[in-house]
Amino acid sequence: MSTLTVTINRLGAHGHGIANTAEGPVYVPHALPGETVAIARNGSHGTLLSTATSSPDRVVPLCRHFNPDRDACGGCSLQHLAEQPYTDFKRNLVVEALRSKGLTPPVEPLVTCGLGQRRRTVFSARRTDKGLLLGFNRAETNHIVSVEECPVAAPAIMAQLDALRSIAAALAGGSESFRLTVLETLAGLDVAAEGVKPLDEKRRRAAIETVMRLSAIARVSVNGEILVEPRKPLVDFGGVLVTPPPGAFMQATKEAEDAMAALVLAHVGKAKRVLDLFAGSGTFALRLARTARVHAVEGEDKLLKALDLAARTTEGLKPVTVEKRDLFRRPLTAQELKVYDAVVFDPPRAGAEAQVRELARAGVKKVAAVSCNPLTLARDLRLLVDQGYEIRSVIPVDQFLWSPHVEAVALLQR
Ligand SMILES: C[S@@+](CC[C@H](N)C(=O)[O-])C[C@H]1O[C@@H](n2cnc3c(N)ncnc32)[C@H](O)[C@@H]1O
Repeated sequence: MSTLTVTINRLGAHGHGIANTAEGPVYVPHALPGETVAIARNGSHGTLLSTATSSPDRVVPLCRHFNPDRDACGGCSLQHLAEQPYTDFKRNLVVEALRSKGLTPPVEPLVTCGLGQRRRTVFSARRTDKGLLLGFNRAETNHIVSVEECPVAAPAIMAQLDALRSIAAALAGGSESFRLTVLETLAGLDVAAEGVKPLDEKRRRAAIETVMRLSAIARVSVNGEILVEPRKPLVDFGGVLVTPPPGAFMQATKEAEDAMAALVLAHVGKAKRVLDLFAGSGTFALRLARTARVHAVEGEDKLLKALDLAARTTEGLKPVTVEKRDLFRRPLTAQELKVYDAVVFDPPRAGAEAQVRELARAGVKKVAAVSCNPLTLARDLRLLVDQGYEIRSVIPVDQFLWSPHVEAVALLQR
């Protein structure tokens, strides 16, 4: 570990300032381009000690837990950056990823994200000598930073910190840490604990009693099994109500989900047969079913069951069929894809390479790609463009405020 003064040259893809030094780049969280800063250097990592010259783009962070100190929450990395350079940074992540694959389509302005919109939040919890610790992890560590506020998470979640602490305390078996995924739903909070030591009957009963005293909690599940469900959690996918399985994937903000769904629906337009790949519990499929027959394909059984139940119990939808399938190992073939007028795909961070290779050969007229990783999106779009697709537009969406993550929707046609 050595102390030195460096000048920050640029902002890296993870939102850290990067200083080019004779010994190679040093990544300095909380530092901005143009700033001269004193750092404690440990290999390629620099801990910010003080700022000698401050960037005009620096703003005062909103949250007390965002700071370069030892007890800093790792949830945000860009709270100290002013709005315009921040939106430029996010949009550029998409522009640069596309450019790296030789793609220069029209990229729209960033769809921005407001405070308090994150409806799905993952807390870490652990029993300690001083009581129950609930918070977020410090960046790239298992150290839990106890939080009292979070301007990013939904107020409905942050208002229940005491309730969440009491649930975590009732579930904690030993001193090992575990996760609480909390989803704001129309019926109350859906709390999914993972990594909890199996509950014996006494702890189980005590945990149920704790939850039953808490009016804001709709459901608590432990390691994937429902422990207690005072009310069925419900989320609204464009007027279709769905009960997601415990801890299920859900777009992190409802606003981003609505914006992305509106883009997808407008692009698909009057298509009569639509395929939704990596469909989850129906975010896009159930909205699309208002006007089109939809086939939804997804790898997780529980998600598909939730989608299927909602499709069968909601009036006014066109037929929806579901298929459990591993789309990495067994993508739909070009032959199978040919019958669709439009295809929507929304894969995990790894992207959809195998599936897109088939799609590129199938000749489907309209394609909408939704992605949380600009790099794999760019790779997949390149495959489509090489087979004659035109990228009409790419819309970056800020779903993860102040993090270095960005969503994007790409609309293609041939
Ligand atoms: C980014 S999420 C999108 C889900 C859904 N479109 C939504 O908006 O909620 C990606 C989805 O892909 C599914 N998935 C991951 N790997 C898969 C695979 N190999 N085959 C099929 N589905 C997979 C996940 O279960 C998850 O539901």
